[in-house]
Amino acid sequence: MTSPISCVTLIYPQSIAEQALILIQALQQLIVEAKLPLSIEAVASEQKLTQKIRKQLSQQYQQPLLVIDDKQQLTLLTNGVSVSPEWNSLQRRVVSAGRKSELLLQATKLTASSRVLDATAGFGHDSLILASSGAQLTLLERNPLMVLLLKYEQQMMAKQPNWQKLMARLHIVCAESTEYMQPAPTACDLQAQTISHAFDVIYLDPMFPESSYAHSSKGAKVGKHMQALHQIAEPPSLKEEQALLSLALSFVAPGGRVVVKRPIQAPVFASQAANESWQNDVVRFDAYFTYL
Ligand SMILES: C[S@@+](CC[C@H](N)C(=O)[O-])C[C@H]1O[C@@H](n2cnc3c(N)ncnc32)[C@H](O)[C@@H]1O
Repeated sequence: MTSPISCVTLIYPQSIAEQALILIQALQQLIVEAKLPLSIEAVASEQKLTQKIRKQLSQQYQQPLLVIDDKQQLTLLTNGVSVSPEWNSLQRRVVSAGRKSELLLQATKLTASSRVLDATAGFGHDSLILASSGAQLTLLERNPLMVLLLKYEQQMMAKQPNWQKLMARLHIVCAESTEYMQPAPTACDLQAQTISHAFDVIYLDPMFPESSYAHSSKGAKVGKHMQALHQIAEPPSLKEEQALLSLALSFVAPGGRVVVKRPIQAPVFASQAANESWQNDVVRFDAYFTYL
């Protein structure tokens, strides 16, 4: 099924009009290559895009906007909150990531030969930690605006030599993961068969209820990203959780695992008890094992 094309307004400061034009062309190219159901309407702003002006724009448009600034940063502006993936800010964590420091790597037990499906990519932060292991990552994200942000970030980061190898291991796909993980319709569907069971680990980090973030001790940054996501993505219902988990368990390679991120106090995902859990004082990673 093809999704209807939505038009997104992209604001740029008039002072960088020439540069912005080149960036907008690059974005349009990404939209075509990734077949995103998006079109861009570019609008020049006479004013400097300060936080105050961004808040005003957000109120004026009443829908998510994209903003390009003079440092070529692409930002999602939603309900007055301005965010971008900012993968550079994760550099220290990515470089030193290991099973000692990252609960997510303890729960996923990745090696450099692992193939991972991050079925709820968001800003791709967890994907970067997962990819730090050397594993190949497929990132699924159903919101085309988020996919555009991810693809743009990947393109910009790949210009930095120390990030190139990791960027090459990330494959970003715009898809609803419950559709992507559907079993092969017929035994003869060779293409579907190659995708199914192609992943050793499937990672799920669906939205938590907004109240779970209010007292996060991880600081304002985590809060800001998730706050922005809450304007454009909904936490799943119990039925949706059950569909996601059961599809993931049948889609992962036999002997593989499905790992779900939960707020520490949250009940188990899809009302299904996990085989093993890893937790700190903020989050819990619940792992569901499959057997050979
Ligand atoms: C909590 S965020 C993930 C954050 C991510 N782990 C990170 O580190 O940035 C959840 C994201 O998953 C996406 N999502 C939720 N359900 C999905 C589904 N069924 N298929 C594809 N994407 C989904 C949402 O659009 C949202 O961007």
